[in-house]
Amino acid sequence: MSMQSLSPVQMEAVSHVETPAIVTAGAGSGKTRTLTNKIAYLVNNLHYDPERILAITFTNKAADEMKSRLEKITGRSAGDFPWVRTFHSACFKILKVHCELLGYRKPLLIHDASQQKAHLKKVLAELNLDRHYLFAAASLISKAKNSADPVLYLASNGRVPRRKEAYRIYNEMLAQSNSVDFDDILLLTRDLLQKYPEIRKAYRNRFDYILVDEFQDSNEIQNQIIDLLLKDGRLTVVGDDYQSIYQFRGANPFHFINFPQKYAKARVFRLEENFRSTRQIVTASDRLIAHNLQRIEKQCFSRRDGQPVTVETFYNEQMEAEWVADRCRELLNDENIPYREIAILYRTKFTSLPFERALRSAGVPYTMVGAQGFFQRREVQDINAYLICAVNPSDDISFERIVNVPRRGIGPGALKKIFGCKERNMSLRDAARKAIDGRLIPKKAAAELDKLLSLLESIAEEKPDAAMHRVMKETDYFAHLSTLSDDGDDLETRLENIKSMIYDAAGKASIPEYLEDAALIRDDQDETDNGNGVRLSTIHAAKGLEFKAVFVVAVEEGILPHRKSIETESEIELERGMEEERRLMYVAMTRASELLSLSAAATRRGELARPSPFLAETGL
Ligand SMILES: Nc1ncnc2c1ncn2[C@@H]1O[C@H](COP(=O)(O)OP(=O)(O)OP(=O)(O)O)[C@@H](O)[C@H]1O
Repeated sequence: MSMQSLSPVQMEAVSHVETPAIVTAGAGSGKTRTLTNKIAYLVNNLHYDPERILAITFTNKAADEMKSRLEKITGRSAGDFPWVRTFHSACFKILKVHCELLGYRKPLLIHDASQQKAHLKKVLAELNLDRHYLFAAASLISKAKNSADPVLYLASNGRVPRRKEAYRIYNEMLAQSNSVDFDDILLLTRDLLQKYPEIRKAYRNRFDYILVDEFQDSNEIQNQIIDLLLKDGRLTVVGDDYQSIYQFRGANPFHFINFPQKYAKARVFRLEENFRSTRQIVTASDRLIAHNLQRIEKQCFSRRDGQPVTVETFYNEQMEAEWVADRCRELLNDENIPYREIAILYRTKFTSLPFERALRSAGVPYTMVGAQGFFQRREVQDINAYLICAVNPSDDISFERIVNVPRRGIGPGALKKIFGCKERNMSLRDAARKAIDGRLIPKKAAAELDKLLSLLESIAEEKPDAAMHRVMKETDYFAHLSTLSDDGDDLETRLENIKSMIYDAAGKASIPEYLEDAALIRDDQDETDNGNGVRLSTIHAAKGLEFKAVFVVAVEEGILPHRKSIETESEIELERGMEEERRLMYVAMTRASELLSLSAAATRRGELARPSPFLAETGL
């Protein structure tokens, strides 16, 4: 087993372990390769135990890729690297073990965005706030939790009225359902490690080395967690401040920029050679990013010569899309570039529609990334809600979801009766039992409800796939799906989804284990990526990936830079917004290894559009 080939400076970064190291580098310069090989070096050459290395990646997909790469270069199996994970996944692995100390019961479950929304609707109703605050409230709560000091954050941010109460009630609802939301995973792990010195010590001793990928997009709380876990400065982080594109979500590149000041004897390694892209692509993207004032200067270069980067403008978006679709076919036929090596990248999701149409009519297969994720699909969520209720009787949101799905005669009237039976700190499921015993609901519906409660009780200890089969069978879920689906194709797709879900669940030992995994990958936009077609993706979801040919489309004012990011009276905020948008454009361009095309249309959705100023900034 041997490491991949490394440049001298990559090798230096790999073999430096005495003090903290920061690898700061441009796009395509082998940051991920360096990180992966450093883990292999620790294991192969320095005989570190792979189970005692914590390596943080930005997505679950990146963690899987890193593990499969590690299998190849160390000869170990992926299972030997249990701590190659995302921040959320690593923290949940810690949190679930100790959750009782924080007042939860085992198994601790995770609520996803749709469950969070269901809670928040109730919170708004309780506070007599209009439903249109839903989105703002969700985003505010998330930002507050990620700020590391929610109370302070809420005191000075956000436009949601009664936001502190909303925050409190929302958290109470979560606690009552013995669940945490995504952001809690980090916040509560931080609290746990802060409050309990013996637990902190145990984990500090458990991790002999910590590595973090995409460090430029880490936030305050993630940095606090690293510090709580760190022993003897055994830390390597890698990142590129040019590619920080999550500041809108609380990422703070300050940690990246100040790393050498923060950690004593930190070593800085600079990777400036771009191994991915041709000289033409590197030059154009460098010219663009040079317009950002806030950046660490670096001299990126490529030794490889290629074709010129092209800029195209079209009369409207259909023409742009048709041209791109034609080019995809040409690339396959004339240049032998397979479809999966081609990406069409855009700033906002709505841009994808004409491209989907044009690709379809040109007979070019495509894969949509960040479309409705697998776990957001109704049938998947329904079946999962049954499983959640089975192992977590206090999850009212999930119980409400399934109490009449498929229909079993529990209409709004009966549901009201059940709610009427609910005492403080009583679950809706227990309230349902009370309503049956008190004969408060009609006989037939009560009998059906009783069947549901028995089903939930009896599947709790089953394996997840067996439990799913039973739910399907005993609720006649197939009949329910048939009434929902518009046509045979739709029904077929939904059944296929269920089949995949059951197949996936069969690999898990218990329902909680299955649910944990499902909840954690739910957040990965890359989840739907399994096709061999041209990849249609937002720029955000293309982070870290590479393709032979990339089309960055709709490079227009108002889209890239996005109007939302630059709509502000304040000069400073405008500049900040512009710089983040420019970094996004930089990320998009640097995904390409061989061919890069930038395009814009003069009208989009019937309105006049102007080319983005970024086009001129590339110097093309
Ligand atoms: N020393 C090297 N020799 C040859 N190829 C290399 C070397 N280092 C990296 N590469 C190749 O360059 C490409 C980019 O590497 P990698 O994805 O690790 O870069 P990165 O810095 O993480 O990229 P980005 O930040 O742009 O996502 C990959 O195809 C990788 O295999």
